[in-house]
Amino acid sequence: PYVNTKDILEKANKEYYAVAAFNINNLEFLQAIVEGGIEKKSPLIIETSEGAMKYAGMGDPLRGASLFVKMVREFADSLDIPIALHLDHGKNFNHIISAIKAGYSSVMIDASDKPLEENIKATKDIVRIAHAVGVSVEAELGKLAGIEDNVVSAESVLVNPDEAKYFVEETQVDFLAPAIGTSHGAFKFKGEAKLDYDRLKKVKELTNMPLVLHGASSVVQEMVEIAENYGADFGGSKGVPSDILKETVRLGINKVNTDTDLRMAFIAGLREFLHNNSKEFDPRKYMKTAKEYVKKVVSDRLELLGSANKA
Ligand SMILES: O=C(COP(=O)(O)O)N(O)CCCCO
Ligand code: NA
Ligand SMILES: [Zn+2]
Repeated sequence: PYVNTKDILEKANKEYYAVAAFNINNLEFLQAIVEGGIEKKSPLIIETSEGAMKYAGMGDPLRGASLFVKMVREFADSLDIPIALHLDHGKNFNHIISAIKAGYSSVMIDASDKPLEENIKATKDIVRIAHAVGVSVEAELGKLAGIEDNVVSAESVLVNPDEAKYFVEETQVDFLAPAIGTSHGAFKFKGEAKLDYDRLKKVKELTNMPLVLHGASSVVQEMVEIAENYGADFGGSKGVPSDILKETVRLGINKVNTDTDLRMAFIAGLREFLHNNSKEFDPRKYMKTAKEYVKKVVSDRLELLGSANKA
């Protein structure tokens, strides 16, 4: 069934596991993610950026949002696993309202680059509207390092746990993304991977609510190697190691945003297939390996996060 993200995350919060939130831009990634969810009997959070809405809607974000709602609902309504659709990194008021109008389960209002009081104001505005129509809301405190939606924030600003408690009380947001040292993309750490477990523990104790980890891709080495075998150059790529990811779940992370790992899996499969099949031009065939690799990465992640058999 098509459900509200909050329902998925409240259960995960109670039972201390996490649910992956996988980004999509097209049909093929959605198919691969859903297949992984079916195989693992796991709830799924499908998420799209504002850019994905514009991409699918050929420039029109409302049309794109509506298309994604229809695609996801079609799968969700026909399956036993709970599936939610979430707007990731909502920054533009009109785009966030378009997602709500189209029927998204939840939206993120990302005003993390603003001073605290401005972040609170922007978040309260969206919470008031979203809650009026049963849509749940995510917000972010602190800043991810690296490229965040074209905003290059050189260094990460880690969450202040006391500020987090004040923020959730003021805004009534449904789930919170505390910055604890991750960043988006495939090049997350210069040296050794390290997250601020202490801040995460404090935020959980002070808020007791579902928490979100952004920039949570692991950069699966198996996929990097396949892609590089067939011409990719992903030198220096490094993600969040599985043991560190599991520790964040143990400490209270319940939604794990994953985009880069699926992109790497898809391009690895596509490069491999195209290299070995010079005569093929049927898109249902030449994207097959790519979809299989995405499904594999999805299934492994659902298992790792503990959401398998939780549908
Ligand atoms: O936090 C994440 C996931 O980040 P990643 O998959 O790059 O680790 N997202 O919000 C997905 C979109 C960011 C661009 O990748
Ligand atoms: Na999000
Ligand atoms: Zn993110």
